[in-house]
Amino acid sequence: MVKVAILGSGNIGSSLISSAISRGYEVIGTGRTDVTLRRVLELGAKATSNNQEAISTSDLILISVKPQHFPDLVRGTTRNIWRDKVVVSVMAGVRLETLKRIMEGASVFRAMPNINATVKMSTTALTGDGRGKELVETFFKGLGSTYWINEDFMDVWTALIGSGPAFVSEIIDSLVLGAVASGMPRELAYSAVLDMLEGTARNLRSHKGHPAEVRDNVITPAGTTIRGLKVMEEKGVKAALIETVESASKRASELGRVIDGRIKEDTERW
Ligand SMILES: NC(=O)C1=CN([C@@H]2O[C@H](COP(=O)(O)OP(=O)(O)OC[C@H]3O[C@@H](n4cnc5c(N)ncnc54)[C@H](OP(=O)(O)O)[C@@H]3O)[C@@H](O)[C@H]2O)C=CC1
Ligand SMILES: O=C(O)[C@@H]1CCC=N1
Repeated sequence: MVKVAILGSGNIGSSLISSAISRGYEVIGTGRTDVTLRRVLELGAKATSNNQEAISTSDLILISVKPQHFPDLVRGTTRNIWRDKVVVSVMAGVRLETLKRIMEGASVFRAMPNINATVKMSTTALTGDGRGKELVETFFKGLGSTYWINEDFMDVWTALIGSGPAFVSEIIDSLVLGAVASGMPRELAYSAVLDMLEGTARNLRSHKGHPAEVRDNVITPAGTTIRGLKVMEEKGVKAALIETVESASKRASELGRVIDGRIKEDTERW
């Protein structure tokens, strides 16, 4: 039985816990507050505020605190606690180089899942190499699909796929509001737009060509679609979405640099 520690049992940590519990892993989740620890217990895992204890009693360690809280977490642990462990960080931006600086003797990976892990439909990027690679892949396959990628693409993956569900939710909300503005009841519009989205994803996947080809198949000359697309062009929707992903990706890189600086300062004092 693989023993798994989830350090930081918030939004994504809770999904990791639920998935691990449902697949028979022995799980311990950590948090600082009673609210978090109660949630961990309700999910069926052991709970503790002591990260050191969680790490020492587990084989696979998943780090799901916010990047800004990571240096604090490290300060609360001893230097050689990571030795021989398989460690996976899901933190945005924090690079393998930064993790390895702290985790002497550990096999270190990064994963970037998304919140669709809640319904076992995360699309998770994995990066790293060495002992425990299969264990890591098996764990994340339980949350949905996995892709091994070069770490250089991790920040843009974080923007596109990690943050993606938020961007898509925002777009869906806007489309629904458009229907409401045109007189449709909200519930009907919301349910229908989700069906349309799933259908579009399946259609695009089966079409295999460029999405613009599917778009062009929808356009009837002088019809409704071209009127809507013209507004999208006029309002700069495409440019705004390109910039959305670019900007989120830059923020991931920025977070990585900031956390690396803090960890460097701490390790220089060791
Ligand atoms: N949300 C998402 O969709 C995704 C998030 N991520 C990454 O996952 C990480 C967590 O994000 P998210 O779940 O949204 O954030 P949350 O704030 O929901 O969760 C973070 C959790 O960490 C706990 N925590 C903070 N400090 C410590 C500590 N020292 N020891 C133990 N637990 C601690 C907090 O609990 P308490 O307050 O009780 O301490 C909190 O529950 C981030 O690094 C993010 O980049 C990656 C992919 C997707
Ligand atoms: O907003 C964030 O920073 C995290 C990373 C990906 C999704 N949520």
